[in-house]
Amino acid sequence: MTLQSIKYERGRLQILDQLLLPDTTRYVDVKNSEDGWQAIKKMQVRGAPAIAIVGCLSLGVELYDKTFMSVSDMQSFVTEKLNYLVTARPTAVNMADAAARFMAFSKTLADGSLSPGDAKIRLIEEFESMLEKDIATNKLIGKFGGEDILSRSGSKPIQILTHCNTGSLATAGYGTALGVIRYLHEQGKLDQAFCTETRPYNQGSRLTAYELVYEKMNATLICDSMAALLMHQKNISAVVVGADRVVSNGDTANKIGTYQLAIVAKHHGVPFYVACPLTTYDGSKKSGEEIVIEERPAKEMTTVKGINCWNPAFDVTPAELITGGIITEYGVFPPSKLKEELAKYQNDKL
Ligand SMILES: CSC[C@H]1O[C@H](OP(=O)(O)O)[C@H](O)[C@@H]1O
Repeated sequence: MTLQSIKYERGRLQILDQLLLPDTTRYVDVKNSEDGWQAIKKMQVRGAPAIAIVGCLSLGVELYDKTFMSVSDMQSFVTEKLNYLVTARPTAVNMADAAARFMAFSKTLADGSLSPGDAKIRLIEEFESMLEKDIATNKLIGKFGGEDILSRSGSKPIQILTHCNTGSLATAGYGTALGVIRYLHEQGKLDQAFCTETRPYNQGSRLTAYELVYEKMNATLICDSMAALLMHQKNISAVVVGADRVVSNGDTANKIGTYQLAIVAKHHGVPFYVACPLTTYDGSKKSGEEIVIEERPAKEMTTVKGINCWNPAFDVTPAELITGGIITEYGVFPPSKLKEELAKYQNDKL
Protein backbone atom coordinates (compact mmCIF):
# COMPACT_ATOMS: atom_id res chain seq x y z
CA MET A 1 0.00 0.00 0.00
CA THR A 2 1.56 3.32 -0.99
CA LEU A 3 0.45 6.84 -0.23
CA GLN A 4 -2.24 8.10 -2.62
CA SER A 5 -1.85 11.69 -3.80
CA ILE A 6 -4.97 11.58 -6.00
CA LYS A 7 -8.44 10.15 -5.27
CA TYR A 8 -10.76 10.11 -8.27
CA GLU A 9 -14.13 8.77 -9.30
CA ARG A 10 -16.09 10.13 -12.23
CA GLY A 11 -17.46 13.49 -11.19
CA ARG A 12 -15.32 13.78 -8.04
CA LEU A 13 -11.59 14.59 -7.59
CA GLN A 14 -9.72 14.91 -4.32
CA ILE A 15 -6.02 15.58 -3.76
CA LEU A 16 -3.86 15.00 -0.71
CA ASP A 17 -2.87 18.52 0.41
CA GLN A 18 0.91 18.16 0.35
CA LEU A 19 1.45 21.51 2.06
CA LEU A 20 0.20 19.85 5.27
CA LEU A 21 2.32 16.67 5.08
CA PRO A 22 3.68 14.90 6.97
CA ASP A 23 1.86 16.17 10.06
CA THR A 24 -1.66 16.31 8.64
CA THR A 25 -3.31 14.01 6.10
CA ARG A 26 -6.13 16.00 4.52
CA TYR A 27 -7.80 15.44 1.16
CA VAL A 28 -9.28 18.52 -0.49
CA ASP A 29 -11.95 18.58 -3.20
CA VAL A 30 -11.02 19.86 -6.65
CA LYS A 31 -14.30 20.75 -8.34
CA ASN A 32 -13.17 22.42 -11.56
CA SER A 33 -10.19 23.66 -13.59
CA GLU A 34 -9.89 26.80 -11.46
CA ASP A 35 -9.54 24.67 -8.32
CA GLY A 36 -7.02 22.58 -10.25
CA TRP A 37 -5.03 25.63 -11.31
CA GLN A 38 -4.95 26.96 -7.72
CA ALA A 39 -3.93 23.61 -6.23
CA ILE A 40 -1.05 23.32 -8.72
CA LYS A 41 0.05 26.95 -8.29
CA LYS A 42 0.06 26.69 -4.47
CA MET A 43 1.82 23.30 -4.69
CA GLN A 44 -0.90 21.48 -2.76
CA VAL A 45 -0.21 18.96 -5.49
CA ARG A 46 3.17 18.96 -7.22
CA GLY A 47 5.40 16.76 -9.26
CA ALA A 48 5.46 16.89 -13.05
CA PRO A 49 3.25 13.85 -13.77
CA ALA A 50 0.81 14.58 -10.91
CA ILE A 51 0.41 18.17 -12.11
CA ALA A 52 -0.72 16.98 -15.56
CA ILE A 53 -3.03 14.32 -14.15
CA VAL A 54 -4.70 16.60 -11.59
CA GLY A 55 -4.96 19.41 -14.13
CA CYS A 56 -6.73 17.19 -16.67
CA LEU A 57 -8.95 15.44 -14.12
CA SER A 58 -9.98 18.84 -12.68
CA LEU A 59 -11.23 19.70 -16.17
CA GLY A 60 -12.84 16.29 -16.44
CA VAL A 61 -14.82 16.89 -13.24
CA GLU A 62 -15.87 20.32 -14.53
CA LEU A 63 -16.95 18.84 -17.88
CA TYR A 64 -18.96 16.07 -16.23
CA ASP A 65 -21.61 18.47 -14.96
CA LYS A 66 -21.72 20.61 -18.11
CA THR A 67 -23.97 20.32 -21.16
CA PHE A 68 -22.81 21.54 -24.55
CA MET A 69 -24.99 22.48 -27.54
CA SER A 70 -22.36 21.09 -29.93
CA VAL A 71 -19.07 19.19 -29.91
CA SER A 72 -17.30 22.27 -31.26
CA ASP A 73 -18.60 24.25 -28.27
CA MET A 74 -17.10 21.59 -25.99
CA GLN A 75 -13.86 21.68 -27.97
CA SER A 76 -13.57 25.47 -27.57
CA PHE A 77 -14.24 25.20 -23.83
CA VAL A 78 -11.68 22.40 -23.40
CA THR A 79 -9.03 24.31 -25.37
CA GLU A 80 -9.50 27.43 -23.25
CA LYS A 81 -9.29 25.51 -19.97
CA LEU A 82 -6.30 23.36 -20.95
CA ASN A 83 -4.37 26.45 -22.05
CA TYR A 84 -5.22 28.05 -18.71
CA LEU A 85 -4.07 25.03 -16.70
CA VAL A 86 -0.70 25.14 -18.48
CA THR A 87 -0.07 28.62 -17.00
CA ALA A 88 -0.09 27.40 -13.38
CA ARG A 89 3.62 26.42 -13.41
CA PRO A 90 5.99 26.91 -16.36
CA THR A 91 8.89 24.50 -15.97
CA ALA A 92 7.40 21.00 -15.94
CA VAL A 93 6.30 20.07 -19.46
CA ASN A 94 3.77 17.38 -18.56
CA MET A 95 0.71 19.67 -18.34
CA ALA A 96 1.60 21.35 -21.65
CA ASP A 97 2.24 17.93 -23.22
CA ALA A 98 -1.14 16.65 -22.01
CA ALA A 99 -2.90 19.84 -23.12
CA ALA A 100 -1.54 19.51 -26.65
CA ARG A 101 -2.51 15.84 -26.84
CA PHE A 102 -6.02 16.34 -25.54
CA MET A 103 -6.69 19.42 -27.66
CA ALA A 104 -5.76 17.32 -30.71
CA PHE A 105 -7.92 14.48 -29.44
CA SER A 106 -10.91 16.75 -28.86
CA LYS A 107 -10.63 17.85 -32.51
CA THR A 108 -11.06 14.25 -33.63
CA LEU A 109 -14.28 14.06 -31.62
CA ALA A 110 -15.79 16.85 -33.73
CA ASP A 111 -16.12 14.64 -36.83
CA GLY A 112 -19.90 14.53 -36.56
CA SER A 113 -20.05 10.90 -35.41
CA LEU A 114 -20.72 11.67 -31.72
CA SER A 115 -23.31 13.64 -29.81
CA PRO A 116 -21.95 16.37 -27.50
CA GLY A 117 -22.73 14.18 -24.51
CA ASP A 118 -20.93 11.13 -25.95
CA ALA A 119 -17.94 13.22 -27.05
CA LYS A 120 -17.68 14.65 -23.53
CA ILE A 121 -17.60 11.17 -21.98
CA ARG A 122 -14.97 10.01 -24.48
CA LEU A 123 -12.72 12.88 -23.48
CA ILE A 124 -13.26 12.26 -19.77
CA GLU A 125 -12.34 8.59 -20.36
CA GLU A 126 -9.05 9.70 -21.92
CA PHE A 127 -8.31 11.96 -18.95
CA GLU A 128 -9.06 9.02 -16.64
CA SER A 129 -6.72 6.70 -18.54
CA MET A 130 -3.78 8.86 -17.41
CA LEU A 131 -3.96 7.34 -13.92
CA GLU A 132 -3.36 3.72 -14.89
CA LYS A 133 -0.96 4.61 -17.71
CA ASP A 134 1.22 6.64 -15.32
CA ILE A 135 1.51 3.82 -12.79
CA ALA A 136 2.33 1.30 -15.53
CA THR A 137 4.96 3.69 -16.92
CA ASN A 138 6.52 4.19 -13.50
CA LYS A 139 6.80 0.45 -12.88
CA LEU A 140 8.68 0.07 -16.17
CA ILE A 141 10.96 2.95 -15.21
CA GLY A 142 11.55 1.28 -11.84
CA LYS A 143 12.47 -2.03 -13.47
CA PHE A 144 14.70 -0.61 -16.22
CA GLY A 145 16.47 1.71 -13.80
CA GLY A 146 16.85 -0.86 -11.05
CA GLU A 147 18.24 -3.51 -13.39
CA ASP A 148 20.71 -1.02 -14.91
CA ILE A 149 22.02 -0.09 -11.45
CA LEU A 150 22.26 -3.76 -10.44
CA SER A 151 24.16 -4.53 -13.66
CA ARG A 152 26.83 -1.99 -12.67
CA SER A 153 27.06 -2.78 -8.97
CA GLY A 154 28.22 -6.41 -8.85
CA SER A 155 28.04 -7.71 -5.28
CA LYS A 156 28.47 -4.31 -3.64
CA PRO A 157 25.65 -3.07 -1.35
CA ILE A 158 23.16 -0.90 -3.25
CA GLN A 159 22.98 2.60 -1.77
CA ILE A 160 21.01 5.18 -3.74
CA LEU A 161 20.86 8.94 -3.23
CA THR A 162 17.79 10.75 -4.47
CA HIS A 163 16.63 14.38 -4.45
CA CYS A 164 13.24 16.03 -4.03
CA ASN A 165 10.13 13.84 -4.23
CA THR A 166 9.47 11.65 -7.22
CA GLY A 167 7.28 9.00 -5.63
CA SER A 168 3.58 8.32 -5.18
CA LEU A 169 3.19 11.96 -4.14
CA ALA A 170 4.56 13.26 -7.45
CA THR A 171 2.72 10.85 -9.73
CA ALA A 172 -0.41 8.67 -9.89
CA GLY A 173 1.57 6.09 -7.92
CA TYR A 174 4.83 4.14 -7.56
CA GLY A 175 6.97 7.07 -8.75
CA THR A 176 9.78 7.66 -11.19
CA ALA A 177 13.17 7.98 -9.49
CA LEU A 178 11.58 6.73 -6.28
CA GLY A 179 10.06 3.96 -8.42
CA VAL A 180 13.62 2.79 -9.11
CA ILE A 181 14.24 2.70 -5.34
CA ARG A 182 10.91 0.89 -4.83
CA TYR A 183 11.88 -1.71 -7.45
CA LEU A 184 15.24 -2.36 -5.80
CA HIS A 185 13.49 -2.66 -2.43
CA GLU A 186 10.89 -5.08 -3.87
CA GLN A 187 13.72 -7.21 -5.27
CA GLY A 188 15.38 -7.29 -1.84
CA LYS A 189 18.41 -5.51 -3.29
CA LEU A 190 18.20 -2.10 -1.64
CA ASP A 191 20.64 -1.69 1.21
CA GLN A 192 20.00 2.02 1.82
CA ALA A 193 18.16 4.94 0.31
CA PHE A 194 19.47 8.41 1.10
CA CYS A 195 17.22 11.40 0.49
CA THR A 196 18.08 15.07 0.62
CA GLU A 197 15.90 17.55 2.52
CA THR A 198 15.49 19.55 -0.73
CA ARG A 199 15.25 23.08 0.57
CA PRO A 200 13.27 25.32 0.54
CA TYR A 201 9.99 23.38 0.00
CA ASN A 202 11.49 20.30 1.69
CA GLN A 203 9.99 17.73 -0.65
CA GLY A 204 12.67 15.32 0.59
CA SER A 205 12.35 15.68 4.36
CA ARG A 206 8.54 16.07 4.30
CA LEU A 207 7.46 13.85 1.41
CA THR A 208 10.15 11.37 0.33
CA ALA A 209 11.17 10.56 3.91
CA TYR A 210 7.44 10.07 4.65
CA GLU A 211 7.05 7.65 1.71
CA LEU A 212 10.21 5.69 2.57
CA VAL A 213 9.30 5.34 6.26
CA TYR A 214 5.66 4.52 5.38
CA GLU A 215 6.91 1.58 3.30
CA LYS A 216 9.53 0.58 5.87
CA MET A 217 12.49 1.01 3.54
CA ASN A 218 15.97 1.44 5.01
CA ALA A 219 16.32 5.19 4.56
CA THR A 220 18.48 8.05 5.77
CA LEU A 221 17.75 11.78 5.47
CA ILE A 222 20.57 14.24 4.79
CA CYS A 223 20.72 18.00 4.45
CA ASP A 224 21.36 19.19 0.91
CA SER A 225 24.77 20.48 2.05
CA MET A 226 25.84 16.98 3.14
CA ALA A 227 25.65 15.40 -0.32
CA ALA A 228 29.32 15.92 -1.23
CA LEU A 229 30.61 14.41 2.03
CA LEU A 230 28.13 11.52 1.65
CA MET A 231 29.52 10.68 -1.80
CA HIS A 232 33.08 11.11 -0.49
CA GLN A 233 32.63 8.86 2.55
CA LYS A 234 29.90 6.32 1.66
CA ASN A 235 29.81 3.92 -1.27
CA ILE A 236 26.90 5.48 -3.12
CA SER A 237 25.95 3.16 -6.01
CA ALA A 238 24.06 5.83 -7.94
CA VAL A 239 22.25 9.12 -7.73
CA VAL A 240 18.74 8.86 -9.24
CA VAL A 241 16.58 11.96 -9.66
CA GLY A 242 13.36 12.85 -11.46
CA ALA A 243 12.74 15.41 -14.15
CA ASP A 244 10.38 18.23 -14.99
CA ARG A 245 11.48 18.67 -18.58
CA VAL A 246 14.09 16.75 -20.57
CA VAL A 247 14.91 18.31 -23.94
CA SER A 248 16.33 16.95 -27.22
CA ASN A 249 20.00 16.91 -26.24
CA GLY A 250 19.24 15.35 -22.83
CA ASP A 251 19.65 18.53 -20.77
CA THR A 252 17.27 18.18 -17.83
CA ALA A 253 15.33 20.66 -15.73
CA ASN A 254 14.69 19.31 -12.26
CA LYS A 255 14.36 20.52 -8.68
CA ILE A 256 16.88 23.16 -7.63
CA GLY A 257 19.99 21.44 -6.29
CA THR A 258 19.99 18.70 -8.94
CA TYR A 259 22.73 20.42 -10.97
CA GLN A 260 25.13 20.57 -8.03
CA LEU A 261 24.42 16.92 -7.16
CA ALA A 262 25.37 16.00 -10.73
CA ILE A 263 28.63 17.95 -10.45
CA VAL A 264 29.50 16.25 -7.15
CA ALA A 265 28.55 12.83 -8.55
CA LYS A 266 30.85 13.39 -11.54
CA HIS A 267 33.70 14.39 -9.21
CA HIS A 268 33.24 11.18 -7.19
CA GLY A 269 32.62 8.87 -10.16
CA VAL A 270 29.06 8.07 -9.01
CA PRO A 271 26.67 7.26 -11.89
CA PHE A 272 23.99 9.98 -12.19
CA TYR A 273 20.59 8.95 -13.58
CA VAL A 274 17.51 10.93 -14.55
CA ALA A 275 14.18 9.10 -14.48
CA CYS A 276 11.96 10.53 -17.20
CA PRO A 277 8.67 9.22 -18.64
CA LEU A 278 7.93 10.09 -22.29
CA THR A 279 5.41 12.67 -21.04
CA THR A 280 8.30 14.63 -19.50
CA TYR A 281 10.30 14.74 -22.75
CA ASP A 282 10.14 17.97 -24.74
CA GLY A 283 11.54 17.39 -28.22
CA SER A 284 10.61 20.91 -29.28
CA LYS A 285 13.57 22.36 -27.36
CA LYS A 286 17.18 21.79 -28.46
CA SER A 287 18.94 22.51 -25.18
CA GLY A 288 18.35 23.38 -21.55
CA GLU A 289 19.04 27.06 -22.28
CA GLU A 290 15.49 27.25 -23.66
CA ILE A 291 13.77 26.00 -20.49
CA VAL A 292 11.86 28.59 -18.42
CA ILE A 293 12.82 28.29 -14.75
CA GLU A 294 10.03 29.09 -12.29
CA GLU A 295 10.89 31.43 -9.43
CA ARG A 296 8.83 31.02 -6.29
CA PRO A 297 7.94 33.65 -3.61
CA ALA A 298 10.45 34.71 -0.95
CA LYS A 299 7.94 33.73 1.76
CA GLU A 300 8.48 30.07 0.81
CA MET A 301 12.16 30.49 1.65
CA THR A 302 12.40 32.75 4.69
CA THR A 303 10.44 34.38 7.52
CA VAL A 304 12.93 37.23 7.80
CA LYS A 305 11.23 40.40 6.55
CA GLY A 306 13.30 42.70 4.37
CA ILE A 307 15.91 40.23 3.10
CA ASN A 308 15.94 39.76 -0.63
CA CYS A 309 15.56 36.15 -1.79
CA TRP A 310 16.37 34.42 -5.03
CA ASN A 311 14.18 31.31 -5.14
CA PRO A 312 14.49 29.42 -8.44
CA ALA A 313 12.47 26.22 -8.05
CA PHE A 314 14.50 24.32 -10.67
CA ASP A 315 17.90 24.18 -12.33
CA VAL A 316 19.19 22.56 -15.52
CA THR A 317 21.63 19.66 -15.47
CA PRO A 318 23.62 19.46 -18.71
CA ALA A 319 23.47 16.13 -20.53
CA GLU A 320 27.18 15.44 -20.09
CA LEU A 321 26.68 15.18 -16.31
CA ILE A 322 23.93 12.54 -16.66
CA THR A 323 26.53 9.77 -16.65
CA GLY A 324 24.26 6.84 -15.71
CA GLY A 325 21.72 7.62 -18.38
CA ILE A 326 18.10 8.65 -18.76
CA ILE A 327 15.72 5.99 -17.46
CA THR A 328 12.48 5.82 -19.44
CA GLU A 329 9.63 3.32 -19.75
CA TYR A 330 11.35 2.10 -22.93
CA GLY A 331 14.79 1.55 -21.46
CA VAL A 332 17.85 3.42 -20.19
CA PHE A 333 19.50 5.62 -22.82
CA PRO A 334 22.58 7.83 -22.91
CA PRO A 335 21.45 11.46 -23.29
CA SER A 336 23.01 11.59 -26.77
CA LYS A 337 20.70 8.77 -27.95
CA LEU A 338 17.51 9.95 -26.22
CA LYS A 339 16.04 11.90 -29.11
CA GLU A 340 16.41 9.10 -31.65
CA GLU A 341 15.20 6.45 -29.20
CA LEU A 342 12.10 8.33 -28.03
CA ALA A 343 11.22 9.27 -31.62
CA LYS A 344 10.28 5.59 -32.06
CA TYR A 345 7.59 5.87 -29.41
CA GLN A 346 6.01 9.29 -29.99
CA ASN A 347 2.88 7.52 -31.30
CA ASP A 348 2.48 5.86 -27.88
CA LYS A 349 1.19 9.19 -26.63
CA LEU A 350 -2.59 9.52 -27.07
C1 LIG B 1 8.15 12.65 -10.82
S1 LIG B 1 9.31 13.87 -11.05
C2 LIG B 1 8.66 15.21 -10.14
C3 LIG B 1 9.59 16.41 -10.16
O1 LIG B 1 8.80 17.54 -9.80
C4 LIG B 1 9.35 18.12 -8.63
O2 LIG B 1 9.19 19.51 -8.60
P1 LIG B 1 7.98 20.16 -7.73
O3 LIG B 1 7.96 19.45 -6.42
O4 LIG B 1 8.37 21.63 -7.64
O5 LIG B 1 6.73 19.95 -8.55
C5 LIG B 1 10.80 17.75 -8.69
O6 LIG B 1 11.51 18.56 -9.62
C6 LIG B 1 10.70 16.31 -9.14
O7 LIG B 1 11.88 15.78 -9.64
